[in-house]
Amino acid sequence: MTTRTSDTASPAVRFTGAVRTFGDVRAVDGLDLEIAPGETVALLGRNGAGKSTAIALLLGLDEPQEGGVELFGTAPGDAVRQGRVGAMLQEGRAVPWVTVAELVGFVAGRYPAPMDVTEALRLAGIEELAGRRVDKLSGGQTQRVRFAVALAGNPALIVLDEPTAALDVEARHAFWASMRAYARRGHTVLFSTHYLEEADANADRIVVIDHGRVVADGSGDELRRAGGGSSVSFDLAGRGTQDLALLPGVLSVEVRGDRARLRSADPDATVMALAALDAVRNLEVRAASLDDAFMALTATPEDLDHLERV
Ligand SMILES: Nc1ncnc2c1ncn2[C@@H]1O[C@H](COP(=O)(O)OP(=O)(O)OP(=O)(O)O)[C@@H](O)[C@H]1O
Repeated sequence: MTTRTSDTASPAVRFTGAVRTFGDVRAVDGLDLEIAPGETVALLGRNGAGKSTAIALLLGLDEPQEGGVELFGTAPGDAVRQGRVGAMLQEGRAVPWVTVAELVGFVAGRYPAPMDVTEALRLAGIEELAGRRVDKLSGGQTQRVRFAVALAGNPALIVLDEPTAALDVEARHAFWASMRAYARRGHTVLFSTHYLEEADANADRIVVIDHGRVVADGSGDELRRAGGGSSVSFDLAGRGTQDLALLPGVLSVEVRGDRARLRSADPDATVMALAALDAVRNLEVRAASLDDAFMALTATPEDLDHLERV
């Protein structure tokens, strides 16, 4: 008999040095990542960073050529078969002719200890759609039906690959509210997204991957700090830029027209030094946004060439 509680000490997700290559492309390149039961983690990365490949390894849809992947201390395929993992992947076509309740009920029936269908519909916020045909729904409704399908097996871990791509603002809010309700039950959630603000608002932890590896891992605030502190901007008013990179705290200098923007690890010291140079016209200091941090953490040499550096 399968017991679901025998390995509660194991992480929900564990990648250890996982590698998956496609020809010359190292899609997942030595990925190390642990997610504890109950955590909600966002996976962020540029296009082609390796998120979908990592998710395929996690769900046992593909296997690493090196290293390993475990879910709750067991092989991904076994965890999926035991109904401990629910997934919402990017593709997925609606099955015509069946109602929402029939579809969720059919999927639930394939798992050993499924969630009650009404409960899955309630958690996904689509009870009122129970009798509607699945091929006659809007994009936002379809996405929430797919979420209910992912919940049907009553999984301890749910994996969502860009769940809100193509949803409007209202549908996104509704979707995240459903996800958080599920997470509040103590379940584990891993989702990938391109929306930094959604990651910040809905995840306990953000893992940034680039070239198939983890390049940053922490809360939104920790990432902002790791991505390079604050931004200090001011009008050059014709002055030169040659000494700016040497000012205290300055990490990089970007010049657009007559305005300079310094990325600084110590904005107070940078501002004091600028004041001493009498270079404080239209001065603006702000904390790095998550976008800034993300760009800094995943910058390629080509990106850096676009910055006019001194
Ligand atoms: N089946 C495949 N055959 C060949 N190359 C592949 C295959 N799957 C992925 N890749 C390559 O592996 C790299 C990582 O792709 P992956 O889809 O995992 O990235 P991603 O982070 O999910 O990107 P996106 O945000 O665009 O969905 C890319 O260079 C991609 O072209």
